[in-house]
Amino acid sequence: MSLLTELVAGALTDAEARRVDLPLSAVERLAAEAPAPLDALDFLRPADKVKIIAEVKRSSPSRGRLADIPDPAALAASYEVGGASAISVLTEERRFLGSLQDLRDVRDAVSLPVLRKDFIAEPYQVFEARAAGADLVLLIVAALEQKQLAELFALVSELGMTALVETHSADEVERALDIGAQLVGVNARDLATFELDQELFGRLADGIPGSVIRVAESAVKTAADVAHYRRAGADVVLVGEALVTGDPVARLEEFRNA
Ligand SMILES: O=P(O)(O)OC[C@@H](O)[C@@H](O)c1c[nH]c2ccccc12
Repeated sequence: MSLLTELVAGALTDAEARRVDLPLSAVERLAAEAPAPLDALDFLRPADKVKIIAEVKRSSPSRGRLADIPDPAALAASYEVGGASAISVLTEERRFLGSLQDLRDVRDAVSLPVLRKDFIAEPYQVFEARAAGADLVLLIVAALEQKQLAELFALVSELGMTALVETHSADEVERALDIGAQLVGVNARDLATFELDQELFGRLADGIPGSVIRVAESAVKTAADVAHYRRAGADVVLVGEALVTGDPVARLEEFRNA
């Protein structure tokens, strides 16, 4: 089984367990009752300076333990102070050590859009995201059949949220554009092999129309990496490790001025 398949299977098993206590009808009701989502596209629209999605990330299968993050709300608040345009919260429990509770805590602490970063493959997880206060949901093209991708994308949009549609090849970019994605990410990390390719964004960016917001994901360690992505056409960069392992406010300021 590939790592991505394993991550999706794990996320679905965990969602199934939560569903015992909170059935679909209940989570749908909570989603409907949650305060209205923010329009993330408004926050991420291209500007003079690069925009940053700052990630709350404790651990990853490729990098292992990065930071304890006892107080995700405090970290997210410092991201807002540092000038982030949105906050990404890893909610995957097994390999990234996140949770939906982290997302709720972050939601209450910031006035920025919040992304549920997880391995989403079922409507239940999308309703959960909305119920927890998410404004954005990650959809990974490589993890989904096209029909499933289109259906999840439609649900995310119907609930007033924005999908960040993650790609890793020209073919996947095509699939993202086919469903009408307005926010397309290119992940430098191959989720099947862990390999990083910082040049991938530049190779794929030309195939993404200017009306679509382009997000470079992963492999930002320094301001030079941000400048590299910026030159290659990134409107937004998504940064995790570099922010949880350093002074987040100082790093965000450096990155925003790259
Ligand atoms: O820590 P980094 O290299 O700055 O990467 C952040 C983010 O891009 C990465 O966490 C990520 C991108 N796509 C994902 C999908 C699932 C989990 C994690 C990810």
